[in-house]
Amino acid sequence: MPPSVYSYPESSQVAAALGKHILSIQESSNSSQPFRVAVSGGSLINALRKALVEDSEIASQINWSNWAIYFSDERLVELDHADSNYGLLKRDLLDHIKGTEQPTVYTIDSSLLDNASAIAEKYQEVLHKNFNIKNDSSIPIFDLILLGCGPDGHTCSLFPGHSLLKEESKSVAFIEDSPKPPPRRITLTFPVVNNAKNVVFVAEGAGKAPILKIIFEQPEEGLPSSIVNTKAKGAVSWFVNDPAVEGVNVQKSLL
Ligand SMILES: O=C1O[C@H](COP(=O)(O)O)[C@@H](O)[C@H](O)[C@H]1O
Repeated sequence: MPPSVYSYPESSQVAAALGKHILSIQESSNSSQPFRVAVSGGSLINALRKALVEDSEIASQINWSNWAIYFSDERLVELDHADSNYGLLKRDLLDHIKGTEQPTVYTIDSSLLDNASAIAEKYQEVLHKNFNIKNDSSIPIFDLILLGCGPDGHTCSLFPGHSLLKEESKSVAFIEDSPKPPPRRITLTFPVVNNAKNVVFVAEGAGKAPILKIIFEQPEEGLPSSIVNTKAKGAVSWFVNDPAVEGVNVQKSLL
C-alpha cells in the first residue's frame, strides 16, 4: 500500500489531523492489551504535544494509562540530559498531560551507558519480554510507530548508507558513529519498524522539502525513510505542512 500523505497549510491543522489519526488507531486497537507505541525524538514531540495534550477534545479521549511507550531511537546520554529523547518526551509532553493518568514509559537502562551493546541488548530483552516474543525469529508488532525524518532522510537512528540498514535479525541495535550528534545511540531496526501495524511520519517546514522530494520521487536511492515507505507491512501515513512538500510530486489524501 503506498503511503498516505496528509498536508495542511498550518502546523495547527497538521496537529489536529495527527491527533484524530492517532486517536482512531488507539480506538481500533485491542483495548484488553496495552496500546504499544514507539516514539522518536526531535520535532515530532512538539507536534505530539499539540495533537494529544493541547487539543482538549482529543486529550479527553486519550487513554494514557493504557499506553506503553517505547523509543524508536534513543541517544546514549543520561535521561535528564538535553540530548535524551526520553528527557525531551518528559519535558515537552508527559509533564503537560492534565490529570493523573500517565503512560508506562520504557527507557534505556542508564546504568549501562558505558556499554552501547549491553544497552541495546537489554532494551531488546525488555521489548521481547513485553511483546511475549519466545524465539529470536519473531519480531515485535507495534500498534503504532511515530517517526521523524531528518534532513538527510534518516529515521529512527537509521542513517543513509549505514551498515545498520542491513540489520535483519536484531530488534534493537546500537550505533556509535551516528553522523548526527550525539554519536552513540540505540535504534529499532527495519524488521521492527516495517512490521508495525501503523507507521506515522511527521515532517514540517520548507527545510524538509528537498529530502522529501528524493524520498517520494526517487525511492530507488534507498534513503531510510523511503525504505519504510516501500517495505512497511502496515499503513504508513505522513503528516506534513504544505511547505514541507512544496514541489514534491505526492498524491495528497484528505482526513
Ligand atoms: O536525531 C534524531 O533526529 C530525527 C529527526 O529529527 P527532526 O528534529 O529533524 O524531526 C528523530 O526522528 C530521531 O528520533 C532523533 O534521534
